[in-house]
Amino acid sequence: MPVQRQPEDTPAMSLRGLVKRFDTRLAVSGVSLEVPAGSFFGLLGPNGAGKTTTLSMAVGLLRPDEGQAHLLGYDVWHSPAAAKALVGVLPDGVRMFDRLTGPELLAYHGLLRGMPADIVDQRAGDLLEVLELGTGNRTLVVDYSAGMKKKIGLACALLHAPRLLVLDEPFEAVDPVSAALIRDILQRYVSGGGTVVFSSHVLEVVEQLCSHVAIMSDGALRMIGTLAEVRGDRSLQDVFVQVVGGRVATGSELAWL
Ligand SMILES: Nc1ncnc2c1ncn2[C@@H]1O[C@H](COP(=O)(O)OP(=O)(O)OP(=O)(O)O)[C@@H](O)[C@H]1O
Repeated sequence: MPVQRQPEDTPAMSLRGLVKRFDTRLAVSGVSLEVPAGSFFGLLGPNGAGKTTTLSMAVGLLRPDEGQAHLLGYDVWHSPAAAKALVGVLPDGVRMFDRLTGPELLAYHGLLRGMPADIVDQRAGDLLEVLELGTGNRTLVVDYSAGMKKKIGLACALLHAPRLLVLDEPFEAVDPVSAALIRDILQRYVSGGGTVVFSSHVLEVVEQLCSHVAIMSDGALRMIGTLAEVRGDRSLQDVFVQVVGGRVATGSELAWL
């Protein structure tokens, strides 16, 4: 399907009233947000807040019970091919075709997206080298370490040079050197006009990178705005703990330990 040009001020991501239930459990209870094009958007929240469920609905991996998701102006559930052509996704917990080597997995992704084989080869080589995964590495992805799996997943998301990247916990399990590398790649991508939406528990990284932040808990957005608006004159950590209602240790817990 030909991709039509969208107006310049079209949000990179627009979510309206997304709801998801798992049996009787309300995992996401009506999330609406807009991510301006060109922003670096961090989605924060404690374990089980609903971040993965929200991002999965946003990118067309999990059908919402209610609500709509638009990516760069395309309804992801009504025009999935047009939306997905412009987006790179690093999902959390979705099985990769991991009985392939890294170079094979990238070739598979690129050819599935209809990219010419020589461009796939060249970009796959670049990505494997930059992410230090080894261009000639014959290890199957299933045998990669957790951090290497994250990096090959990121390489798959970047391969077709998307305009929007949606990354679920891209810094989880990666070593500090790789984390710095990924930060650098993402910063350059945003400077070049791309948009990044990512979830994370690493508040220092979010504070360093993000132009916009949202905090979720119990399936709902509790706070959203530019980093400066959300943080005010406090640290992001203080705001986060206050917003999600963190408990304070009294010293009497686990006295038996
Ligand atoms: N497939 C599923 N079936 C049943 N319940 C689910 C499923 N996926 C998520 N949930 C529930 O939905 C809620 C939100 O989960 P989700 O994975 O979206 O949270 P999260 O914010 O990404 O958490 P974390 O930071 O721990 O990754 C949790 O209570 C979780 O147990």
